[in-house]
Amino acid sequence: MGDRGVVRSRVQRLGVGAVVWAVLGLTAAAGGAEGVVAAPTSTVSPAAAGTVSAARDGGGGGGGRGAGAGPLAPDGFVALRFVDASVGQDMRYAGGRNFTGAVVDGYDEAECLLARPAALALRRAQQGLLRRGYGLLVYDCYRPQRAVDRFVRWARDLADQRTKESYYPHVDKSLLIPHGYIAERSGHNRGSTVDVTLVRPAAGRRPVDMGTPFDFFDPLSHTDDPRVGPGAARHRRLLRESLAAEGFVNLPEEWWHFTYRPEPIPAPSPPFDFPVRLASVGIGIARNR
Ligand SMILES: C[C@@H](N)C(=O)N[C@H](C)C(=O)O
Ligand SMILES: [Zn+2]
Repeated sequence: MGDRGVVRSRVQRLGVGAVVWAVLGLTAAAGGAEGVVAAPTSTVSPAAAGTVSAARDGGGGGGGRGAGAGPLAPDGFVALRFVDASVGQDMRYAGGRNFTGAVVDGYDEAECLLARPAALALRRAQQGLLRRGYGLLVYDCYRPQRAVDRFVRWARDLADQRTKESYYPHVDKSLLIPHGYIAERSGHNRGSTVDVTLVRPAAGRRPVDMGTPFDFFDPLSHTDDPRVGPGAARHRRLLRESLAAEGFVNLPEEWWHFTYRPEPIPAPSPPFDFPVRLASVGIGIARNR
């Protein structure tokens, strides 16, 4: 098949929204003004759900290589924006506004990539929340192993305390891993874990009060901490219940961290390390097969 044929079959598989996206060369907004996040603008049907289901060059530890595009995601990973464009994305590790203070290794684009069943479950939760005047905003989704490793190196570098005041003012940095705030083998790597909060679509898509900011490593961020105010407690409950209804389980140490269970993609060995970008799930690449 020539290049045109490859592109045509890709159009049929991904749907018009994905192709318009690829042609326009738009990238996800990492957030504009602080706390205000535009939802992505294009969409396709769940059936087309943002994946190239044909043969990947490799799965598990890093995938293979296709047309110079780098390691690819295995079958089953999708880009959330093509499953549900109304879910906001503020991918913190693709920019410097995170606890490491810098763009994190492996986040080439500000894109949420997920296992398809997890993305579809998020979409169902979003539909229910929209009916109640709320919406979802994701901060992190699939996380490459090199990013997990970067977090662990950062957590063990006790000399670097630059972000302490903003992210862990009351917890000694040496305890961030032992106390469960940062994982050495993260569920995010398997594509069914999301860091997510609630927004009010009618109020500029601003995140609502959750009692603490995202990635505030502190007992106050424990989902059931009784010290948070009534509004924040209500929002934490709404987020947890809306996601639980669609199969997500919360991590008690972090109100924002949820894993879709049973996890559709088993833990790979070695862990996945394809970069976070649309090309990893086949969007925007014309590849001969
Ligand atoms: C770093 C934070 N956003 C997070 O996801 N923590 C859990 C424990 C993880 O690293 O998997
Ligand atoms: Zn998380």
